[in-house]
Amino acid sequence: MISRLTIRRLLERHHVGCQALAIRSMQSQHSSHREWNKQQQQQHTRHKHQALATLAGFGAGVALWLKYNHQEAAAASLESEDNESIGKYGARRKGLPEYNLDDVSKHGTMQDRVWVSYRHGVYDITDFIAEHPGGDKILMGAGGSVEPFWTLYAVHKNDHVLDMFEKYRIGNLAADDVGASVKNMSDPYGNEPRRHIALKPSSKKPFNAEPPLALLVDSLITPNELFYVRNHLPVPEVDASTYELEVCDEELQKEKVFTLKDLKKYPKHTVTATIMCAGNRRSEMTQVKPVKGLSWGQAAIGNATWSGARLCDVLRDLGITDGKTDALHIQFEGLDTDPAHMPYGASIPIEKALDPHGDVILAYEMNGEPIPRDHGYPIRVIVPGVVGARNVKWLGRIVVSKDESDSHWQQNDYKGFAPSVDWDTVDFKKSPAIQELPVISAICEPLEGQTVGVKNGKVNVKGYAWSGGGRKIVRVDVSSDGGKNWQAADVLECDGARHPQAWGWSIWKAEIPVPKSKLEAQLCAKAVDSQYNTQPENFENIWNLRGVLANAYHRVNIKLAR
Ligand code: HEM
Repeated sequence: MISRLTIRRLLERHHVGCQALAIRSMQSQHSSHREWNKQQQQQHTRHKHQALATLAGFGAGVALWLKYNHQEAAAASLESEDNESIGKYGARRKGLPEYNLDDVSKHGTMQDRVWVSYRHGVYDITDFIAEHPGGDKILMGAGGSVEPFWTLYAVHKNDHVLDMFEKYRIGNLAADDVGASVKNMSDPYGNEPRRHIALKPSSKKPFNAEPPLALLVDSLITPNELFYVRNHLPVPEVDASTYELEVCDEELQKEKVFTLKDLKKYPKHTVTATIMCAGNRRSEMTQVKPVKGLSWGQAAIGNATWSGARLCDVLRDLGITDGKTDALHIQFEGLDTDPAHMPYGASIPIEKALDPHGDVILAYEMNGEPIPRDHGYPIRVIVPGVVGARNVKWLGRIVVSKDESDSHWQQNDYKGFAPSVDWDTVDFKKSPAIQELPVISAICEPLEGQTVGVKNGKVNVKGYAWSGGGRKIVRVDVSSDGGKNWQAADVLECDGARHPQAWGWSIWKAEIPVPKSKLEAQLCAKAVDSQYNTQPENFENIWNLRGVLANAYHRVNIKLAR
């Protein structure tokens, strides 16, 4: 039994020529670029006023607000710098043969060798396809222009990607065909939500950003506006009054569609849970050797209260309970889709979903408010203790299945590898998808390079610590001499935190003696969870090509003002 909804989605996905259709529909959905820019400017002005109120509400002062106000300008100039620098790529090059789009279209398969065009350039990317960090998605552009796709996956508009791409250059595109594929195409990111100016973007399209570290540990609960944002695609605009969540069991051939009102009829369950990106602290791992991925600092993590219906209650109503199903996985699909209508997707083991103590919820509230658009309005599945990537936002479909999600983000991303594995030798099938995250901590105050006042021979240090799988933080050790001597910090935990349901992080503080007569010190932090797991000493031994699971001791070098 397959519903109208499933049939519609399947048809959409496999419809011949769906890429062109999707792009055309994106074009018609959004207002012109100029209008969009104007709206953004107005939003920013309104936002400045809101920022003041929000920061004040969380105990940070006007001075701090002013400090972060400058980041808006910095971020804007970062974007224009990006644009200027990428202008040099795909330019016409003397001495290369000329091809038109018809010639390119004859190279849409591996057998014919795969060609693509970008601005004035034609490229043969056959030998790069197996190495592509974005997996098979690269084939969507085979035999045509990559530009409409890169408007969506703007991670490509970066020097490190374009430098590499230019190496596959084989020709110039005929002048008449240049820009044809993006003519009249408006920005698929033209309808993004407003964002707090304090968020520091590591990519703007899709929007990915983290709050300033010093604000992160102001309170145990991270304010919605300052919660890090990790998007893979444009934020969908979902109308709560017509929203439908489809839940189906592949094996039992059962399915049911829930409206938001239906989900709100279930007992409201509230959990305080930390969500962290698998790439949190990647920028530190990158210092050992470059990795491919967004350069996150230490704040791609946040802690909130989430309320909604328990997934196990919803599944029970479909007759799916422990022992009554052969299914092994629960797959989640978002309403955010790529040009081929493929949604963002992920899955979790069924045991976690059916466990009433696993606290997996179909959340409609974040910190007592409807979930903001950037965080999954109207429904986000919250899978406490599990990597952020499986906490799928804008949830559109749940599938009870014998198989894991076949999504790119489950199969070819968010996996760990040995330090020896590189892009020539990587086999994504050999590593399991990351679920529960390992123990981690970070120093949020003082910041790297900061000059810190020494009082009675001591400095104040503050940070967060968290472990996946509901493992409680039992201790945080802090050092001021690079890890030779340690002192236990005072740890403040979330209410009711107890193993194995300690889903929320802990904030810790320490007043630690610094070496006498020195003008510099290296602070270190490491946490210990309730299973006595602790953090590795350095990044060299845990380096991996995707830069995930970056949980080595956090080290911060400071100057001492005596
Ligand atoms: C239709 C064409 C293409 C599509 C749809 C596509 C899609 C993607 C996706 C989905 C990702 C993962 C982004 C994430 O982690 O969220 C990615 C990453 C990447 N792609 Fe592509 N890609 C295309 C063409 C190419 C080409 C032609 C090249 C270069 C020759 C390339 C190089 C890369 C690189 C280097 C990354 C990693 C970037 C980073 O994380 O810093 N892609 N791509």
